[in-house]
Amino acid sequence: MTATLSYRRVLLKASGEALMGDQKFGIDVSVVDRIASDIAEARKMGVEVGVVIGGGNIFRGLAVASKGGDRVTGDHMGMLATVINSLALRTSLVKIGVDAVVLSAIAMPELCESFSQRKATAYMDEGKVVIFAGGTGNPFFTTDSAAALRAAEIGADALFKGTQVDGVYSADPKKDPFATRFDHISHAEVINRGLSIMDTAAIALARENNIPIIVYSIHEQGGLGQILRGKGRCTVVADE
Ligand SMILES: Nc1ncnc2c1ncn2[C@@H]1O[C@H](COP(=O)(O)OP(=O)(O)OP(=O)(O)O)[C@@H](O)[C@H]1O
Ligand SMILES: O=c1ccn([C@@H]2O[C@H](COP(=O)(O)O)[C@@H](O)[C@H]2O)c(=O)[nH]1
Repeated sequence: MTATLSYRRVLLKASGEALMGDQKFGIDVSVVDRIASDIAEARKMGVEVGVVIGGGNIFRGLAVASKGGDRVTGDHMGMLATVINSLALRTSLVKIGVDAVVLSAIAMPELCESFSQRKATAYMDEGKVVIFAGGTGNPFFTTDSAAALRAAEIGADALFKGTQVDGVYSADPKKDPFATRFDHISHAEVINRGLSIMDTAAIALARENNIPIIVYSIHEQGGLGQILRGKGRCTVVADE
């Protein structure tokens, strides 16, 4: 079935933290398998999919810095965590017959190919799911920024942020029970109101490149497909 959708090519930013499932750390393979099946559904709809996965289920550089350690080394460790998650997702995708490739911003040729924009777009044109590992390849960034960067590089129609919550709220809904959800909000408003659903660099990059951000819960099975069909619960971050 080919989709009659407004999205031809999307970049999915999948939460690293979500991969833990009910565990306190690491990867719950059943969660990775479920995310893979959501991506497979999007592919069946004819949508080209690039993926950036976070590393929060394994390591964040700030954890080192907050204990007085070296931030840059901590960030390198965080980027390696995203490679581990990317390899896990590729395994789950291949298991269900979805052609997928990992391109890393940090060269590790024994494990996966290195990223280049030309290679990424060529693979996507062929219908492969491209998983972008290693973040931006630079410390002091996050995988949200990597997602906005890769979305711009591959000419994505939208950046889907599959996260722990079902949209952008007036405050962090995990901390403020009175926070209210937006159906629609502009990039500028997210930045100006200091809503920390994504880091400011990521939102600014998406804004400059006219890329809408769709924030939805990655825990909702079939959530990606629903939103691609114009249904489902989410917040659309876009300028009018
Ligand atoms: N205004 C807001 N609206 C929605 N969520 C918010 C807001 N402010 C803070 N948050 C929090 O932001 C979190 C998502 O941010 P973050 O990118 O760190 O998580 P993630 O998607 O799990 O990423 P990672 O891949 O790094 O694990 C949500 O779980 C939510 O608690
Ligand atoms: O471009 C990047 C991307 C990520 N990092 C480091 O990796 C961890 C994990 O990424 P999350 O976005 O937090 O899930 C991040 O905390 C950074 O330490 C990076 O340095 N550069």
